[in-house]
Amino acid sequence: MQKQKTILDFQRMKAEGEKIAVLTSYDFPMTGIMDACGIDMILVGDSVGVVVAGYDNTLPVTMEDMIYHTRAVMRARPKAFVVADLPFLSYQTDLKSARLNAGLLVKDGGAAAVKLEGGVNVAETISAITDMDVPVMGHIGLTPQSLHRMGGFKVQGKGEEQAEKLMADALAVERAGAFAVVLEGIPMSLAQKITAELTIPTIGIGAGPHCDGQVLVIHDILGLCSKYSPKFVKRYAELAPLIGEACSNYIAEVKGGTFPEERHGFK
Ligand SMILES: Nc1nc(=O)c2c([nH]1)NC[C@@H]1CN(c3ccc(C(=O)N[C@@H](CCC(=O)O)C(=O)O)cc3)CN21
Ligand SMILES: CC(C)C(=O)C(=O)O
Ligand SMILES: [Mg+2]
Repeated sequence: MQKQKTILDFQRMKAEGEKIAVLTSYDFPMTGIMDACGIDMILVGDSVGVVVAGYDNTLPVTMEDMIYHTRAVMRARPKAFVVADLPFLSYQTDLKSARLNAGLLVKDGGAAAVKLEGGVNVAETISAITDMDVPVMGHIGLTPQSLHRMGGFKVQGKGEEQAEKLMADALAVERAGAFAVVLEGIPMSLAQKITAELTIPTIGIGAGPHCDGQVLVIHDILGLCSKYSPKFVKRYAELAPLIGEACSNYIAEVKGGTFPEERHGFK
């Protein structure tokens, strides 16, 4: 029997050099499948807005959306450690709403921890949430909720000055009490330096091979999202044509009168 994962496991895995495998999930069936495979951590990402709801970015995603999807994931009773994203505008305005919304993802959603984007600028917010014993995962570098400041989904931390800023962000997130931090869209040499400098695990996405763990969006690795194909995605399956084939066969059989047959009906 697999044991329930906790934040203590991730600390140990970093110390022992065991990589941490993380995937996003937003629903019951997908969670059951990846959990049975032994995924360490599941992120109910606000990327749900892009890959499930069809928005161009994550900004429209609401607390209601996040709670709905987190509940669906938790119904699969995963052994993996489940982290839920705090969506845009749920933690940026003031510490009180940040604490309330983090608490709601745990209380109503059932998540074990929350993730929020930012570095030095959100250190106080991270402390405010960890103070009420809700573990927080940081997320720095290419932070999709900062899309309009970055002028697009662009690699961050290029050049010495920007790299120093990102190192300061990483240290601020750790000092504020985060149990782990996502490094997204940064040069791999910088990710390696940050990973060596921090005592908490780093989880990379578009950050090279030297992080303590890796996260990708499940729809991306299954070939189910054609909107974005960043360089950092590896497709482990091409499900879209398979699903298309099944749908085409169904349509043809219904039109041709070969489905349903009598054995699919009731007497
Ligand atoms: N399906 C999906 N996967 C993701 O990883 C993801 C989302 N959606 N939505 C929210 C953000 C958006 N993300 C993205 C989207 C595009 C690039 C991209 O095209 N990057 C360029 C580099 C651009 C540059 O710096 O010049 C690349 O070639 O990878 C990166 C991250 C990551 N997140
Ligand atoms: C890709 C990960 C890091 C994320 O924040 C998301 O899926 O929303
Ligand atoms: Mg996210």
